[in-house]
Amino acid sequence: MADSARSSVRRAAVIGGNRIPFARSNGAYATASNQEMLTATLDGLAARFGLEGERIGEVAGGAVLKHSRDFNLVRESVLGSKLAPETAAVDLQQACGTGLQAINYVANKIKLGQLESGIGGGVDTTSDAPIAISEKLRKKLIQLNNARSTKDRLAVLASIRPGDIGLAIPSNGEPRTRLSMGDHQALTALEWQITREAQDELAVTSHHNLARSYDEGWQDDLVTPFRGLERDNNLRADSSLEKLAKLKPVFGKGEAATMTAGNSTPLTDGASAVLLASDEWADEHGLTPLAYFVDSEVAAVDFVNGHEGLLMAPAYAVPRLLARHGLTLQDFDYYEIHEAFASQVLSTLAAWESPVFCKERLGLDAPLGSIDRSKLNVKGSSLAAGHPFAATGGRIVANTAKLLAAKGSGRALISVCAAGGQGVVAIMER
Ligand SMILES: CC(=O)CC(=O)SCCNC(=O)CCNC(=O)[C@H](O)C(C)(C)COP(=O)(O)OP(=O)(O)OC[C@H]1O[C@@H](n2cnc3c(N)ncnc32)[C@H](O)[C@@H]1OP(=O)(O)O
Repeated sequence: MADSARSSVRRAAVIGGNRIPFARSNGAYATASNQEMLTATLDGLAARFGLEGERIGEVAGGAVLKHSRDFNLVRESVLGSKLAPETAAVDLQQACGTGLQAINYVANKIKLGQLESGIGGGVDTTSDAPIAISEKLRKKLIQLNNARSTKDRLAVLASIRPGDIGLAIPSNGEPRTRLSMGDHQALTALEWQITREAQDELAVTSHHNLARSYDEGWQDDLVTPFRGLERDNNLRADSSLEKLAKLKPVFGKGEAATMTAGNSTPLTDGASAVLLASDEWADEHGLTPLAYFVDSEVAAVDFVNGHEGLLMAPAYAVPRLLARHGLTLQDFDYYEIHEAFASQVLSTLAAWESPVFCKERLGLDAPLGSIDRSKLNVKGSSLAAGHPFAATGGRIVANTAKLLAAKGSGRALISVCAAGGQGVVAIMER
C-alpha cells in the first residue's frame, strides 16, 4: 500500500463499478431516457454486490444534458431501482467532470465518516436532448400562465409574433465564445503542434486496446444486454491508420484542421456507477475493495480571454495534486486520461514535457516530464468506448480499480477535461 493511502484516517474503498454498454447517439438508445439508463446501471450494481433492498448511504451523480423533468434525476433513478427507497441521492454537475466529481463527493464523505457506503456515477444522452422553446416564446407563455382574465390571456396570445416561435436546441458550443469544443481544441492542437498522424495513432491504439479488453473478458462487468447491446457500439476493432487518414477534418480551419470524426469522441449515450465504502462496511458485507480513491483536484483556466486552451485545465490540476502528495508524474503505474479528443490528451502530455509551460504557467523549476505511454489508457478510452459526458468518470474509475486489483498494488492517475475550461483529476491506489 502506498503512503498517501495509508496515512488517511479513513479510506474510501472502491468496491467496483459497472455501466451499460455505451452507444453512439441516435442509435441503439435513441429512445432511452437518462433515468432508464441510470436505473439499469444502479440495478446492475445492486445485483452484482447483493444490494437489492439495501439502504446505501447516498447516491451522487448527474447528467450534463437534462430535461426539466429530470431536476431530481438521481433520486428518481434510485426510486426506480432495486436499492432501498430510503437511499438518499444528490444531483451534481460539472460538465464532463460530473462522474468523477460525484465519486469524489462520495469518497470524501466516506473519509470524513459521514457515509459508510455510497455510489457515484452519471448518465447522458444526446439522442434524447432537452429541446427548449425560444426565450421570447417562453417568456410569453409564462405571462400567459400568469394572466388572470380571459382578456389578459388574449392580449398575451395576440402579442406573440411568428418570429417569437422557435426552438433552443442544445449545442456543443461554449456560450462565451460560441466556438464548439472541437473548434477550441483544434486551436490548442495547433498551439502544441499536435499532428494529424499523432492523433490518429492515439485513436487506433484506443480502439485496439478496447477491442483486446473485450477479447480477454475484461469487460465482463457490463450490464448486458441493454436494449440489445452487448458491447460499446462505437468500437472498431479493425481501426487502422489508413482508414483514419481518409477522414475529412471536422473542426478547425486551415492548418488547425487536423481533427476528424475518427480522432474525436463521438456523441454517445450511456450510464455508469461505482460503489464506494469504508473498509468496515466492505468487511461487514463480505466485499473486497479493488482499490482506494485517494484524492482529487479541480482546476479552471481562462479560455475566454484566450489565456489558455479550453480543455487544458487538467494540465494545471495534476501538478497541484502531485505536490499535495509529494509525487512526480512518473510515480504511476497507470494513466487514465479521458480522450475527449486525441489532441486533448497529446496537448496535455506536451505541456507537461514543456520547460516553458511548466515554468511560466505552472511555476515549476523543471518540467513534469514525459510519461511511459505503454501505461496510458491500456484498456482503451473515450475515443473507442464513446463519451456519454457524465458517465465517463464512472467508466474510468471502475476500470482503474480493476487494473489496480489485477496488478495487486500500484497507483493510477486520472484526468478528465470539462467544458467551461475546467478539469477534474484524481489519484487511486491499491
Ligand atoms: C463535454 C466536456 O465537458 C468535455 C469534453 O469531453 S469535450 C468533448 C465533447 N464531445 C464532443 O465535442 C463531441 C465531438 N464529436 C462530434 O461532434 C461528432 O461525433 C463529430 C462532428 C466529430 C462527427 O460527427 P458525424 O459526422 O455525425 O460522425 P459519423 O457520421 O459517425 O462519422 C463520420 C464518418 O467518419 C467515419 N468514422 C468515424 N470514426 C471512424 C473511425 N474510428 N475509423 C474509421 N472511420 C470512422 C464514419 O464511418 C463516417 O463515415 P461515413 O460518412 O462514410 O459514414
